[in-house]
Order: sequence, then C-alpha cells, then structure tokens
Amino acid sequence: MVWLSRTIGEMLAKETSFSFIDADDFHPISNKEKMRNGIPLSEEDRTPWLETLRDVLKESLVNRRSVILGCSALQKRYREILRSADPSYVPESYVSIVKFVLLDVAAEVIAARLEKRVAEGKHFMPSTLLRSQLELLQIDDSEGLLNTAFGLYCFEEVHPE
Ligand SMILES: Nc1ncnc2c1ncn2[C@@H]1O[C@H](COP(=O)(O)OP(=O)(O)OP(=O)(O)O)[C@@H](O)[C@H]1O
Ligand SMILES: O=C(O)[C@H](O)[C@@H](O)[C@H](O)[C@H](O)CO
Repeated sequence: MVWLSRTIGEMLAKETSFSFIDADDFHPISNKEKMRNGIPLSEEDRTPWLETLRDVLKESLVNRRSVILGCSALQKRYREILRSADPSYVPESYVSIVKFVLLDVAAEVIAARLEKRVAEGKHFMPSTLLRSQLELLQIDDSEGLLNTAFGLYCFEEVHPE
C-alpha cells in the first residue's frame, strides 16, 4: 500500500497488478459538503473515515490483494490508524505491511493544480482549505516514509502536450 495521488496511483496500478483506491471516494457526504463550503474537517470528521479506510485495507490484506491507496493521511496518528490494518502491527513501531510514499510537491504547485481543477469544476474543495491541510502535514524521519519528488519530475510524462 502506498500513499499517492490519483494520477500517480492509477499510473502505478497500471504497471502493477494492484488495484487503486482513492480515499476521497470514502468520505461521507457530510465531509465533502464541509470541504465544499471551505470548512476544514475536524478530528471527529476524519477518524471514522480513516477507520473505514483501515477496514478496506484490512480486507485486502486478508484476501492477499495488494492495493494502492491515494490518501492525504496528514498526521502521524492518521497513518497509525491505517497501519493498524495489519493485524500484527505494534503501535508506534512503524513496521507494518502498510507502507507510505510521500509525493513531495511544493505547496504552490499543489495550490495551482487545485485552483485549475476547481475553475474547471473538477474538484469539490476550494484551494483556501489547502493551507489548513498543509499546516497539519506532519513529516519527520521517525516513520521511514518514502519521500519522493516524483510529483514534480514526471509532469511531462503525465501531461504530454
Ligand atoms: N506528476 C504530475 N505531474 C503533473 N500533473 C500532475 C501530476 N500529478 C498530478 N497532476 C495533476 O494535478 C492534479 C491533481 O492530481 P491528482 O488528482 O492526482 O491529485 P490528488 O492528490 O488525487 O488530488 P485530490 O486528492 O486533491 O483530489 C490533476 O490535475 C493532475 O492531472
Ligand atoms: O483530511 C482531509 O482534510 C481531507 O481528506 C482532504 O485532504 C481532502 O480529501 C483532499 O485534500 C481532497 O482531495
């Protein structure tokens, strides 16, 4: 399991035999409505959503199916919920069959992409919410996340003009 955007996740899914799951498809309507109205999600909004995703991952594991999940698991404790899909996971050991890949993209690039999609009516979330989400993004060396600049350098390949 890796932590990626839809674009990259779907590309990877094509190259592997894994299925791709987009975490946004698992938000309840209430969460999407909140975000659409520019209101950041609270812990109470996110926890059941993350628990549902954990259960989806657990089911895949039980059925020995590898999946790629595109998910903004911003905080360490959110990622802990996802890691616990692995029944043998010891909390805070960060050793789990659930692996994370951070697509390390500059905030301005993410904002520009989001604004473009909002303008085209292709995204539900106003870009003003992005700041609150990036403020929550918690990254340090302790978890051994695979950090990549992939989000930047494959631009030409993703969008050949
Ligand atoms: N590597 C890339 N190079 C160029 N454009 C990209 C790349 N990755 C994503 N994009 C573009 O950025 C936008 C957002 O990408 P994508 O939908 O994959 O992100 P996401 O993280 O799933 O977004 P969200 O969770 O906000 O819906 C899209 O318009 C996509 O085409
Ligand atoms: O935790 C959250 O605040 C949400 O999951 C968001 O991150 C959105 O779903 C995402 O940014 C839009 O794709």
